[in-house]
Amino acid sequence: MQGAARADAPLQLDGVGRRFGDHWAVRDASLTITPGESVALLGPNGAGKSTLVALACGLRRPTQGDVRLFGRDPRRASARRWLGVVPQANALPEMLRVGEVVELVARHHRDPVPTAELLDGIDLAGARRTFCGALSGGQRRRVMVALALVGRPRLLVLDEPTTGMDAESREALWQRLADHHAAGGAMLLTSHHVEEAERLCRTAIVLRRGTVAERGPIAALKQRYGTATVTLDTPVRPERLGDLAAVRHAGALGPGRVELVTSDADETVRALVGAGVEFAHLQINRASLTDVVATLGSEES
Ligand SMILES: Nc1ncnc2c1ncn2[C@@H]1O[C@H](COP(=O)(O)OP(=O)(O)OP(=O)(O)O)[C@@H](O)[C@H]1O
Repeated sequence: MQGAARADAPLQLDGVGRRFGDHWAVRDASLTITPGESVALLGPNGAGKSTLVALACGLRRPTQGDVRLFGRDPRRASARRWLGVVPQANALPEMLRVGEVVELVARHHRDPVPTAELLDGIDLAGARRTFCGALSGGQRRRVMVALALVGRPRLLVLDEPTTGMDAESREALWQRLADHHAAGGAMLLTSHHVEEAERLCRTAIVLRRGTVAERGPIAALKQRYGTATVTLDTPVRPERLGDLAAVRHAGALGPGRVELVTSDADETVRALVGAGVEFAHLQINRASLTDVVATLGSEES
């Protein structure tokens, strides 16, 4: 994901920063997205995700460092030839119909996806003749995605793409994005929806106050920074379980109910069985990506 300049990399950032007045929104960020790679850009509000996306797409000029989109400066139109972007805000001409907007953008591409096929793929076929001004929030979002996909991009940059979408539309969109990936397309996704990040990306970068706090395969990050809990009813005194895992919420959950905090729930259950601890109503909550972002993104970490 990181390394020497790669001419074939859809996106490469080297030591990139952006300052607004005295405030560095992004500082010394480096990342590479290789062909076909999908990367989730995560972090709490204000961590710098949208600023980094804007730098990647040439919408903002870096204060420091170098951004390369397909080996070129992203502020040049030719660099953006294979880029599809869904920005955080929806900007659509209210007085045009959905099909008209899509066709307008399609005319800028050599081999656009046919409008009917495109709209059908993201659950928008029925809205082709609807004026953009009359669309719901979730429909607007889907039109933005259609505009990003119409030119068959090799890199999709998506800033919170499913905001406002219902479960069915989100599922249709995820499927469409999975097709993009299966066809060899790369992706940079920012999302507060961890299920979305895990569904679409194998790798994550976590930002904290504008800097890269951590990066790596999502599974490895969860193992390293996530915490799992094992909750059980047991007649054994909580102090006696302290050797097996950290005990939390003993007593507060009700008489005899204990919560153990662990990095490996399976190992803790094996240890309980191995130690002959009597238990019932075992409940396991596995480490989540939400924990990872909370841990790495917090001011204290
Ligand atoms: N145009 C701007 N002028 C001044 N400060 C800005 C500007 N754009 C962003 N910032 C600041 O830069 C920091 C990073 O903002 P950014 O929008 O990139 O974060 P984010 O991670 O995308 O947040 P969110 O999850 O809320 O979308 C914030 O402190 C924000 O206030």
